Amino acid sequence: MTQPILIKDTNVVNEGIITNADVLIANGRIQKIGIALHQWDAKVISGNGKYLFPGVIDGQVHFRDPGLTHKADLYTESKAAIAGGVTSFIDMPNTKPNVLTLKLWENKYRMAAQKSLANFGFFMGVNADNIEDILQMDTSQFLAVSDDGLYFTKKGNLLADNPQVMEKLFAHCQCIIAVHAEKEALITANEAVYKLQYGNDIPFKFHPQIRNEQACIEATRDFIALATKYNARLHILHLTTASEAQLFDKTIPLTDKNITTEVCVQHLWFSEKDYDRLGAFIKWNPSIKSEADRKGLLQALTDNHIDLVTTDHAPHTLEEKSGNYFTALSGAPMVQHSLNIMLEFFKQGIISLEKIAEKMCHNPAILYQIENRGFIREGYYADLVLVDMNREWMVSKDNILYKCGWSPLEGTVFQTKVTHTLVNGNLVYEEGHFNEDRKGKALVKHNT
Ligand SMILES: NC(=O)N[C@@H](CC(=O)O)C(=O)O
Repeated sequence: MTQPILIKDTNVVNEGIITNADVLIANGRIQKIGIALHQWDAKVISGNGKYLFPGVIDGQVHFRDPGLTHKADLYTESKAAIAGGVTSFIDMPNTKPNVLTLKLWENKYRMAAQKSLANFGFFMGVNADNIEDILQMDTSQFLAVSDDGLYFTKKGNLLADNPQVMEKLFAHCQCIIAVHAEKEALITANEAVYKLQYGNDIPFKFHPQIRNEQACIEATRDFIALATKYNARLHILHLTTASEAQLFDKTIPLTDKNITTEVCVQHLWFSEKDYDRLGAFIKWNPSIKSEADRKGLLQALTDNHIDLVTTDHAPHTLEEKSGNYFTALSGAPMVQHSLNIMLEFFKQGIISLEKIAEKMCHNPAILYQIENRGFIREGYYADLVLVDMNREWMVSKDNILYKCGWSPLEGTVFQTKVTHTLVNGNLVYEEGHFNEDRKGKALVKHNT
C-alpha cells in the first residue's frame, strides 16, 4: 500500500472548465475531487496558485528501444517525458528491428514494463513487407498501426507511395491507421533540382522547398479519399501546412470522427526563419514550413480542425545531426518541453488552458480509446501534472534529460514549470527529483 496523496487547493483544468478543488489520490486512482478534503495519513501537496492538468498523453514518440539505444531508450526518454508532464506515450515502430511482427510488438511491451517510468503503448508497424501478415491478424488488438519512420530503413516503402498496399490495408484494417503523409517521389524530384545547384551541401533552409507543401497535401488528400472510400479509421500524423488542416472537419465531435489529425509542438513553435540559426537541429520530416503555416496550424488547432498535439519526439546524437543535408538525420527531441511550449502559447493569449488539456490529455485518450486516463475524474488513474504558471527557467544542457543530451530549444526561457508529476497515483517527479520505484503500465484499449 502506498501512502495516499492529497493535493490541496489547486486549480483543476479539466473538461472545459477550471475549478478550485482538492484532489485525493489512493491506490493508484483519483478517489475524490472536492472542497476541504481531509485524509489523516495522506502526503499533502499544496497546489495553491498552481494548475493541475491530467497527465499529458503523447500520441507519437520515437524512444528508439530496442536497437537504437545509443541515442535514447525507454528509461531515459520516459524520465524526460515525466519531467515535462507527459505521463503516457505511444511509441513508433521504426526501432531496430522494425516492429513488423506480433512477436516484436509484444516484446516492446515486455521491455517497457521493465524500463519505462511512464505508461506506454506501441504502434504496430505496417508497410509493403508485412501487409499480408497484418491482415491475417486481429488488428482490433492494436491501438493503431503505423508506417511512420519505416521508410528510413527501406526507401520508397511509405504507404503513401504504395497504392496497392494502401488499398488492402484501408479495406480490412480494424483499428486506426496512423500515417506519415508525404509523397516520396515528389521529394526525390525536388532533391535532384537542389542537388544540381548545391551538390550535397544544400542549405537546410531549403528543406521546406524539398519536403514541400505539395508533397504533404497530395499524400494527405489521397489518404483521405481512400479512408472515405472504405470508411476506414484514418489518423494523419504530424500535419505541417495550414492548407492540409482545412481538409479536416472541425464540426464533428471527436468521438464520431473517422478521419483525424494532429500537429507537433515544433511545427507550432518553429518556422522557416529559424533554419539559418538552427540548421539541421530543426530538420524534421515532414519539414518545418513557413510562418504562415505555423500561424495557420495554431489557428486550426484552436478551431478544432486539428485534434491532438504530439511531439514526434525523435532524438538523434549530435554526431548524427552533423553533416550535410543528406547525411544529417531528420528529427529532434521534444517530449520534455511540449507542455511548456503550449503553456507559452497560453501566456501569449493564443490558446486557453482548457484547450491545451483537451488537445494534449483528453483527446489522445478519446482518439486511441485509452481506458480510464486522460481526464481528472474520480475512479480514473491518477496521472496528474501540477504546474507553477509563474516560474521562469531556461532550457540548457544541465536540465535536458534526453539521452542524446541536446535540444533545439537550448537557450529558450519558459515562464512555466512542472513541479510534480504523478503516474498511476505515484509521485514520480517532485521539484527536480525522481522516485523510480514504480514503473509505468501498458495503456489498455477500451471496447466501445
Ligand atoms: N520525424 C522525423 O524527422 N524523424 C523520425 C521518423 C519520422 O517520423 O519520419 C525519426 O524516427 O527520426
